[in-house]
Amino acid sequence: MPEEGVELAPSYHLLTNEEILRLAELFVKAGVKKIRLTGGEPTVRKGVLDIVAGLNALRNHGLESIAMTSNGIALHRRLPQFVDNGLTHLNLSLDTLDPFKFEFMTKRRGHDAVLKTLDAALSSEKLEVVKMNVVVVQGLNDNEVLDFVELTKDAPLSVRFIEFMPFTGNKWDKKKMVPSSVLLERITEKHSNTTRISDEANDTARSWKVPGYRGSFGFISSMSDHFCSSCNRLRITADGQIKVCLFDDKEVSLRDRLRDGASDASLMQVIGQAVFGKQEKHVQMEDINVTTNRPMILIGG
Ligand SMILES: Nc1nc2c(ncn2[C@@H]2O[C@H](COP(=O)(O)OP(=O)(O)OP(=O)(O)O)[C@@H](O)[C@H]2O)c(=O)[nH]1
Ligand SMILES: C[S@@+](CC[C@H](N)C(=O)[O-])C[C@H]1O[C@@H](n2cnc3c(N)ncnc32)[C@H](O)[C@@H]1O
Ligand code: SF4
Repeated sequence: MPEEGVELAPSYHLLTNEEILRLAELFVKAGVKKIRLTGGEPTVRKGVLDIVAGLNALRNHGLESIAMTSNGIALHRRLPQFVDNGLTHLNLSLDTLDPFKFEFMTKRRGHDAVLKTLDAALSSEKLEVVKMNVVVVQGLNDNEVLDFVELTKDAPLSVRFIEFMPFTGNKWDKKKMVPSSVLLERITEKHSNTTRISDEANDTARSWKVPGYRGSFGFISSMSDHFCSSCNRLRITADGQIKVCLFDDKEVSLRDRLRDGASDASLMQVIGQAVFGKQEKHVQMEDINVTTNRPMILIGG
């Protein structure tokens, strides 16, 4: 989130629940097996539980996973409802285990609330997977890496260390980005028996484990060692644009076509054209154009 915030879109710019579910059905019928809700912040959207329930109904058409990435601040009490409605995978974003640093980094309180959500998620019998996203920024939270690894000792949690990527308004600087190799070295200095474990096809993270620990940790190395060749993601922004790559500022509005009465077949044609226009990989990191792309908070993750 840029320090000055972002302009909130009027609600009619955003996809309605019906529009979201119509697109979801199209994608699932075309073979998509996993859908992730990211926001902005998904938990603050009115009717988000109905979206989860609507996605759950698409299991009949082949949808296997209903995932959400959340800051976890307003979730712990409602988590059982999300899970009852069909949520299967939860990724929580938490960049520090220090409440004071949390307030400094996020400009808000809520560290306790995120930890409560984490507890609720880990004790949920129905949630299949719980992960934690940690964006590592040099000099800010890179000294906490071993503490995050300790979270995996007693909990079936997957912690992912994410390389800091450049987006509009996030004051990115190459010097703030800590390559995953540096973090792995620090971890293996303490845990010399750290072991590489297998990943699912198309995973963003390369995963490791301290033997004997219940959980695991991984690295999302988008900057130092990108995984574009196995990228199978498509993003639909809250305002209904299809975005075929995080770093591609060319977007196509599905919302406008939906509202013009487009048929399923013509929507699929537009989606297909966008997908075929996807670049093989993103440009070199020093060439990423942060001025024309959206801030990360308006992409969703
Ligand atoms: N460069 C790049 N980074 C990505 C991509 N997908 C995810 N990331 C990074 O990984 C972070 C975590 O993504 P999430 O949305 O929580 O989930 P995920 O890792 O994509 O999905 P799962 O593996 O299913 O948990 C994002 O916020 C990005 O920083 C991608 O396609 N490209
Ligand atoms: C933009 S947030 C949106 C979803 C939700 N509001 C949340 O906080 O989880 C999704 C993810 O983007 C990641 N993210 C944000 N800025 C990033 C950056 N500059 N580089 C890499 N990942 C980033 C965060 O770690 C978070 O897990
Ligand atoms: S192609 Fe784009 S979205 Fe896919 S992994 Fe590369 S940077 Fe990420």
